[in-house]
Amino acid sequence: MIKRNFLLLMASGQLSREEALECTRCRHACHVMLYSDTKSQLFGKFPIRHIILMQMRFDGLLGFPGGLVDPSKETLEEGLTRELSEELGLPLPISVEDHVESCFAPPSSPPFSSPFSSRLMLHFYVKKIEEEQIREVERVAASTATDHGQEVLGMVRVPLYTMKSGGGLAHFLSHSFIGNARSQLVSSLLRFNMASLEELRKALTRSQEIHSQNAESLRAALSLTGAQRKQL
Ligand SMILES: O=c1[nH]cnc2c1ncn2[C@H]1C[C@H](O)[C@@H](COP(=O)(O)OP(=O)(O)O)O1
Repeated sequence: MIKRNFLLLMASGQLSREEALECTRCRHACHVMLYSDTKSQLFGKFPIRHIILMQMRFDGLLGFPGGLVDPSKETLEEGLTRELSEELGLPLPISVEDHVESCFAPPSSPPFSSPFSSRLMLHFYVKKIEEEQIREVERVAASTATDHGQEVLGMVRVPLYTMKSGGGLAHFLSHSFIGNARSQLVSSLLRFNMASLEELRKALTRSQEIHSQNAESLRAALSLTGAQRKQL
């Protein structure tokens, strides 16, 4: 059983932190999912359960806070802590114990990277903090963080609930994410028991449907710009 799990892990492309650091010719990027538990409810009836922070990046994609780190100059965790102070505006030390997974970035990441740039190794961390700390991060990130309004357009929370209308997690998952950020989110929700396998399967299936509907509405919006051009 252990061997089977190990083989599955290898097939999934996951590397240990140490294995990943052996790639000295790679660029390394570290990102973190910060979360807290909460008892609050949306509209007084949908339990929010956990506050999970992601961000709207400068390129319009959703991702986690973090960035590029040069392991020859600093440890991965020092680099990630430095990136967090720029993006979130306050010290939030990340340690080796918060490391969850490392892997090569998918070939399409980032979307417009040059075929000549060296391979990108992604290191992912998850850190649980208090609800009050999460609220403080949101306040400071939007007011004093140096990257606010530049590299980071805003912090966003991940809705874990599903409303009668279907609104919630499925819509969130249907947005566009940088690199493997969507997989990082989904696997962390499972790993830390924040959503069940069944909930995630349902939400992701619904996300695929929403995606096809979005394609329709994009076609409609595009045809609108065509009509406007003719009028000019
Ligand atoms: O959240 C993420 N999950 C996985 N990969 C990511 C995430 N955010 C970015 N990336 C990839 C793609 C980026 O080009 C590199 C570098 O990250 P970034 O945060 O853009 O780094 P800098 O701010 O430029 O240092 O990682």
